[in-house]
Amino acid sequence: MAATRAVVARPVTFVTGNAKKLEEVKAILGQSVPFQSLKLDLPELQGEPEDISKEKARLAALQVNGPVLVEDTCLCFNALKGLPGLNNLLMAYEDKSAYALCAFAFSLGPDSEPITFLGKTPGKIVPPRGPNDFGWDPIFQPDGYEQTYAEMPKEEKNKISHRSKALAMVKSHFAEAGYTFQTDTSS
Ligand SMILES: O=P(O)(O)OP(=O)(O)OP(=O)(O)OC[C@H]1O[C@@H](n2cnc3c(O)ncnc32)[C@H](O)[C@@H]1O
Ligand SMILES: [Mg+2]
Repeated sequence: MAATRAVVARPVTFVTGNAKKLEEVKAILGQSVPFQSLKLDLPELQGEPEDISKEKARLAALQVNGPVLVEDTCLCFNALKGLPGLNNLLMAYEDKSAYALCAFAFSLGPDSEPITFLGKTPGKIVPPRGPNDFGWDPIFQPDGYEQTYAEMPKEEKNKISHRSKALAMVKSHFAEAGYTFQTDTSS
C-alpha cells in the first residue's frame, strides 16, 4: 500500500505522570517513533481502558495543542469478569487468571478524534515476587513463564508485555500513515 505522507508540523508528545511507563515506552520505541515527553497527572477516569485512553488523549491534546500519545493500563481479573481490582479480593476465588491490558491513544491535535491500539498479555495473579518498583509487576506472572514481570529482566518484559504489543501497533500505524513530525527545536 502506497502511503500518503502526512506532514505534521509539531512533534509527538507522550503524556504521562508515570516515570516507569515512560522508561518502558522509550526502551520499546527506541528511534522508531520520535517523541518528546510531558509529565502531566491526567485525571483517573472510570470506564473501559480504551475509552479512558481516548479521553486522556483528548485532554492531553487540548493542553499540548498538538499531537499526543497517551496510554491507560489495567490488570484485569477473569474471576471478576475483567474488572480491574485488588490482589486481596482475588484470594476468595479459585480462578487466579488475569490479563494485563494496555490501551494507547493517539491524537493529531485538539480537533482530531483519537485512535486506539490495544495490547493484551494473559497470565495469573501470584503472591508477590521480585522488586517492587513498578505497580503490580510482582504479582503478575505471564502465561508460559516461571517469573513474574518484576522478576524478569526488563528486556524480557518489554518483549512480551501488554505495552510492547500495543506499541507494535502504534509503530505500524505511524509507518503506514507516513507521518513526518517536525522535531522540536524550541526547547
Ligand atoms: O499518568 P498516567 O499515564 O495515567 O499514569 P498512571 O500511573 O496513572 O497509569 P494508569 O492509570 O494507566 O495505571 C494504573 C496503575 O497501573 C500501574 N501500571 C501501569 N502499567 C504497569 C505495568 O506495566 N506494570 C505494573 N504496573 C503497571 C500503574 O503504576 C498505576 O498504579
Ligand atoms: Mg492514571
